[in-house]
Amino acid sequence: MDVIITKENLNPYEIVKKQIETAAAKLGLELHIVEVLKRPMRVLSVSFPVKMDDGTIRVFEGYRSQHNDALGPTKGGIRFHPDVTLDEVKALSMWMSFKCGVVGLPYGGGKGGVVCDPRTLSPGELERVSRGFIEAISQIIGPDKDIPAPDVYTNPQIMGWMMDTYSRIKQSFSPGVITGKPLIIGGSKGRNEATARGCVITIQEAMKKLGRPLKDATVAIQGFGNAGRIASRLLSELGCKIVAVSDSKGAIYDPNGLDLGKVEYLKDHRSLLDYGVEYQIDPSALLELKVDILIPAALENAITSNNAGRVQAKIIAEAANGPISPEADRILADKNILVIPDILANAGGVTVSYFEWVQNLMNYYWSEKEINMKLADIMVNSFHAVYEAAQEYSTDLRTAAYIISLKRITEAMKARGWV
Ligand SMILES: NC(=O)C1=CN([C@@H]2O[C@H](COP(=O)(O)OP(=O)(O)OC[C@H]3O[C@@H](n4cnc5c(N)ncnc54)[C@H](O)[C@@H]3O)[C@@H](O)[C@H]2O)C=CC1
Ligand SMILES: O=C(O)CCC(=O)C(=O)O
Repeated sequence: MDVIITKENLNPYEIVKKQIETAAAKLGLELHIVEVLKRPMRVLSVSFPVKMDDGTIRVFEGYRSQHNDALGPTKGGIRFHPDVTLDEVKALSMWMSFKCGVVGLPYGGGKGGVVCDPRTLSPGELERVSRGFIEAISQIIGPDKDIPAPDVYTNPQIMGWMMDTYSRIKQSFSPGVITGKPLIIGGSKGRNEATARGCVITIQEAMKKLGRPLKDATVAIQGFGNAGRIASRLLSELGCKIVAVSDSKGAIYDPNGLDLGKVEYLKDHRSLLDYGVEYQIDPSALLELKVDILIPAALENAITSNNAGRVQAKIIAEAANGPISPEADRILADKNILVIPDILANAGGVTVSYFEWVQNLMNYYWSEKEINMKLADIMVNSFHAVYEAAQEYSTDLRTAAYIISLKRITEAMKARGWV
């Protein structure tokens, strides 16, 4: 079979600029405002030495990008991945701005990344990389400046080390500098599940709009980490049939529904692929399965012009950031596939991070029930606001979500006299 090479520019920074331009044109936004929003206001590139277990010193590189702080301090996760690039981190920080805008949080967007593969680091090395990075960016973060959080291959323990490092530098206990922490040091109940929970709420609302029942709906999920794994659990509790999941090692598929208990056990103790050789499929085939709901929950550019034509799902909920390219968006729209865009679908994570930060600032903590109710309220209202904006502007949900955000950020910039 011939391999078709995409001609699209899949650089995430170019993609987010295109998305901004598309929404700004629909909204009739002044060009100078678009120019301000097409670049991050501040980017810090760092390198720092880390002593490895064998006594050698390795130099790690990382970035922190702060896109726009008109609405409040910047906020967004830190990614540890070998493929991290400056352009990717810039794009991720911009998506964070529009995400916070669409769900109405008093934040701008930030994001960080360290070029490393945590799967090859010992626990001690991972801790030293985490502490080294936060020390390197400590001057530009803070509870009222820029508040990091977890992202790909980072977790609550890493957030704990980072909070501790920052608190030592400031010589003051500063839980509000970072979210996604372990509960015992100021983490929030519900944060671990929040990204998936928010995503599932948007899927529930979208299915209602399409008049389709969730019960027995078939689901394929790419990526079985914080977002994908918990989404599979929550959707299965709602009666959906999870037929396929994948991680960085491969994909498994059972048209009759996977045994999720077994899948989770294998993920924790062995490998998803041990589910059985007869269930293994090519990871790219997972995206093309005939399912009701497809959830890309891994990395950017999972669906591009190369494979969008073969996607058969009815709804795609972008738990990941940037999994669908602009060209793929057009192809999916032509096929009448409803895409719930990342800046809405995965906004549950930053929403509960906001709750965590508020609790840290108050030093008063809410119950999980309270958190989940507040989250549901924001996600349902935001979904409907985006859906209605899509109708008002005759556009897709992504552009509609950007329009809502662009309006908020622009209003804040004008109120502050910037533009
Ligand atoms: N953790 C959070 O709160 C939030 C995460 N996101 C986004 O969700 C996506 C996933 O993040 P997390 O679940 O937090 O990361 P994670 O580190 O918990 O899990 C990532 C998962 O993706 C898998 N993966 C990596 N490369 C893959 C590939 N090529 N094909 C299939 N699977 C692959 C890994 O094996 C792992 O199962 C990212 O795009 C992230 O930016 C978005 C909002 C919030
Ligand atoms: O929880 C947060 O502050 C941000 C999470 C994140 O990185 C994201 O939404 O992409």
